[in-house]
Amino acid sequence: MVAKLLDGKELSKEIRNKLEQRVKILKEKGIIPKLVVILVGEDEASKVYVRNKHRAAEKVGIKTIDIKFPKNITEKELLLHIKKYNEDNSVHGILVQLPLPKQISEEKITCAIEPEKDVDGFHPVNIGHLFMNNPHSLPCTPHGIMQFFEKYKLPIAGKNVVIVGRSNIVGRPMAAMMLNNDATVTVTHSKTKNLSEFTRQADILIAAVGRASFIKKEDVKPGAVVIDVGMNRNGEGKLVGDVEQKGVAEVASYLTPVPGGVGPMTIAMLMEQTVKFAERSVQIVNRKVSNS
Ligand SMILES: Nc1nc2c(c(=O)[nH]1)N[C@@H](CN(C=O)c1ccc(C(=O)N[C@@H](CCC(=O)O)C(=O)O)cc1)CN2
Repeated sequence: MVAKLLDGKELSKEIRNKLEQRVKILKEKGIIPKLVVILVGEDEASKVYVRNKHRAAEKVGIKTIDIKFPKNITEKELLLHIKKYNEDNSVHGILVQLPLPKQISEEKITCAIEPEKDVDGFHPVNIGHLFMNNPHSLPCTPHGIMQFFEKYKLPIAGKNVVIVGRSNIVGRPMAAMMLNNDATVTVTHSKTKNLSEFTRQADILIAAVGRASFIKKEDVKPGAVVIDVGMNRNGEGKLVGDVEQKGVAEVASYLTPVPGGVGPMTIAMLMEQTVKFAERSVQIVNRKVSNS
């Protein structure tokens, strides 16, 4: 078997084109979707991701506010800036690029963003809604992964889904989304014993472990759908996923490449969520007008 590659570049472009139309409609109503992107410090990978977010937003017609702070900014200062954007009615979405420098608690920052403006879907209130199968805002990477299943009509209900990695950004929300789609979900992690015994049972295997080429051909059930969330640099500086792509492509039915798989979908979902929040703001205004 040779796996079909799930092309995230192509799918994200398709999604962006549809978003462009939704933004046009919003602009006709006098609303310009506005996203605040906050970057703290000099992490090179984060700079690339943030730049790509601004570029994608520009293509879709979303206005972005580019905020950059030095790595020694205090938590208190950062919280004050977030408060200012929480209170600004022209802002529809706020995100703080992760990871943050050590002196700043990611949990405190995540909790400081108003759930209604939390385009990353990381706020505990939004995570709670997701786990109760009533999502308001969804973490962009797992949300992007779900788009592949929808686009290619890959069945989820009743399938064994095995997730390798339990991060707040990917593993945990991914588990909730798969569960909400009636999968049987197993979340494995660094303390899991005999990991391969779990991964070989997976109809859908999601690797989000942060270790280059960690999942090998022999860890994969023939015909499985394999999603590679990894974003690792090898010795030569080349970007490699968590899946040994060449070998796994010989046994999987579908596989997301790295680069060009899950990454671009993360950014497309951020755009989608920002537009959704802007649309919601119109509905709120309309409701207030009709009630007055
Ligand atoms: N506030 C957030 N921080 C982080 C998130 C997030 O969703 N919100 N996720 C990751 C980083 N990330 C988005 O921010 C992200 C990672 C990778 C890509 C991407 O398009 N990757 C490309 C390759 C890019 C390269 O050459 O390095 C690909 O896979 O093709 C987009 C977004 C952690 N932080």
